[in-house]
Amino acid sequence: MTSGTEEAGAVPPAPSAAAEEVFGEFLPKARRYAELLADDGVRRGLIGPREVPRLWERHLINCAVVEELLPEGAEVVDIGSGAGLPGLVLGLMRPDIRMVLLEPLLRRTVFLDEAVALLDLPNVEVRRGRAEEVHGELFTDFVTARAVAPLPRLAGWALPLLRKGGSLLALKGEQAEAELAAAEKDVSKLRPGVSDVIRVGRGKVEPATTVVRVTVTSDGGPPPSAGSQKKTGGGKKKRGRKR
Ligand SMILES: C[S@@+](CC[C@H](N)C(=O)[O-])C[C@H]1O[C@@H](n2cnc3c(N)ncnc32)[C@H](O)[C@@H]1O
Repeated sequence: MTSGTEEAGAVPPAPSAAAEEVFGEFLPKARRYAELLADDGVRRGLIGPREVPRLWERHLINCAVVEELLPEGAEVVDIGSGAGLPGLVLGLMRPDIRMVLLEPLLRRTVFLDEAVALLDLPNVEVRRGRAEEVHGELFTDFVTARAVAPLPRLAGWALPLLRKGGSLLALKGEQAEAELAAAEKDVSKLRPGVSDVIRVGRGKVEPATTVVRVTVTSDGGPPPSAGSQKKTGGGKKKRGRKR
């Protein structure tokens, strides 16, 4: 929670040399977004005022370096975008990708819609909703997420959205290896796949951004309805099920 309006209207620090290198020709858009976060973002309680001095390193660059994991033309859904991290950052620096910002809270989607219009990002769509509500409806190559949920729950929301060969890219903290080790069994039960931890942005952001990547190796198909889940015993349950 943020209490004060005194910090609203703050300006972010000037972009560092690393920011210039990471954003390149998209630096003016990144700057405009940083200004929006520092001003409206703080005023509306979407980010805390203490984040303003560290907007570039901790938020924009930390998210931007994930772009190296996205191939040309990738379709991406960012779950729980909040004020646009990492999805809006990735969308503004990669006009070749198609980005859906999926966020349930209205005041956040209002901010995101305004940011997309202000930054003129035709490749970015804002969608209001929860990830689990779009299972069976939205399919994508990549799901990104930062600070949304512990890995098992996040995987439960994200993996049904992925096409075969697609990946969840979860931005995690330094303890990512331990989190993955603890969750791997549960995650693999959700859908067959391979998981690893990678660090991106070395030399550009300190610490480098840690990403837990879960790549699914099977077709998803429609998710089971609540009624058909975990029914075991007897052969009748399979009747009429089409694949
Ligand atoms: C702590 S915020 C993180 C926001 C942003 N990703 C960031 O790193 O600053 C978590 C966000 O996840 C959203 N969220 C929570 N449950 C969700 C769900 N089931 N599906 C999609 N988004 C969800 C919340 O509304 C909130 O905006």
